[in-house]
Amino acid sequence: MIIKDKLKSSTVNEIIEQYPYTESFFEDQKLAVDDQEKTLEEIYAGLTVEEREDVVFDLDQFADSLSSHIKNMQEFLGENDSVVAKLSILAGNNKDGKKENYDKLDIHSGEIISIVGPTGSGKSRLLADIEWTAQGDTPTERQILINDEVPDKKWRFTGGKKLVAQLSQNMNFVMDLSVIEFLNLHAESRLIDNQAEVVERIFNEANRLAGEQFGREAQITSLSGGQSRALMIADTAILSSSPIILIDEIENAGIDREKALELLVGEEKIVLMATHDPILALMGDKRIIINNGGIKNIIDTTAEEKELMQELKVLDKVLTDLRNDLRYGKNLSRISEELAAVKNT
Ligand SMILES: Nc1ncnc2c1ncn2[C@@H]1O[C@H](COP(=O)(O)OP(=O)(O)OP(=O)(O)O)[C@@H](O)[C@H]1O
Repeated sequence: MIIKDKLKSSTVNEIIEQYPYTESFFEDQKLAVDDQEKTLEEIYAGLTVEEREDVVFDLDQFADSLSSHIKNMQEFLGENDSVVAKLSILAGNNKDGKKENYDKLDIHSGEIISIVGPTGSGKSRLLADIEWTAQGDTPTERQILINDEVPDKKWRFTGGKKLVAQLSQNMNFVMDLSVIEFLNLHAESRLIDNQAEVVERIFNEANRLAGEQFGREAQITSLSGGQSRALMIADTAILSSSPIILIDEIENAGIDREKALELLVGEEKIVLMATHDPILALMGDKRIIINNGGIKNIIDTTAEEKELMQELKVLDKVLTDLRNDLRYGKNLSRISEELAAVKNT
């Protein structure tokens, strides 16, 4: 909360120090500030009638527009948000109009939740309900709460800051920019302090995720599908201020899925992903089972399943190696030999 009276009794230096973006506000307002050590009240008291005519006449109004400027900037920068510690999904109805098989699901920051179910069962619909912060106004009639409260409607509309960032299979760049130009442009729009450092980190992380490396000067339109997704995931994890990430099927994305998830949850975000892939599903702390448009069950990933995941990773590596051998024109050997080779490495 920005208290207007506090602004009035603060010196210009104090205000700029706390809210650096107000410097341009003072310039735009043509407020004659000869001494930045004076408070706004003192400055206003010293203005002649002519000088007052050049700026907002009344100190109260000036403090009002200064505080709304600060509020807008904080929102834009994602500074003003109460942290999303908890996202709750309250039960709605399945496709037959029957109540779902649970009452309330609480998801906490840093948790990964996978969503599984047959084709057409309603996985994407659930992600869409969260993105829309549904309040009984979608086909499922589910309700979404943030920190146990009905979220502000502003979350529904794209602004500088969104509640939810979406990552999907189809991500294409349309701008003609190099990787570094694109990252700098995005970082500039977020007005972060340590831009060069952040851009470098995103670039490095994206390359860690991508199957094939790409350079700083590569044109983003020329990146492969996997490289674009790697770039978008690293960019979303590090630069996006959205506390919730929704992922719709990244299985065939040609990226290191495990590293991608680690990067996303490392930033204390809530991650929900719809998937048909057992490795991805077991990476979740819980999985939501969807059937016929409704949540049928919510299962905690067991210790045994986490162990099984290690075996699945071996299988996955075998398949990846086979794919690569195929691509590079090699003859494929028996899988049992492949499996043994991986196990021995
Ligand atoms: N509870 C519901 N009530 C009414 N319609 C629903 C409900 N849940 C889902 N639907 C609708 O069913 C259709 C299929 O759902 P959706 O696309 O979410 O499935 P999916 O599980 O993501 O499928 P896929 O695995 O093929 O991507 C959509 O049109 C969706 O709006």
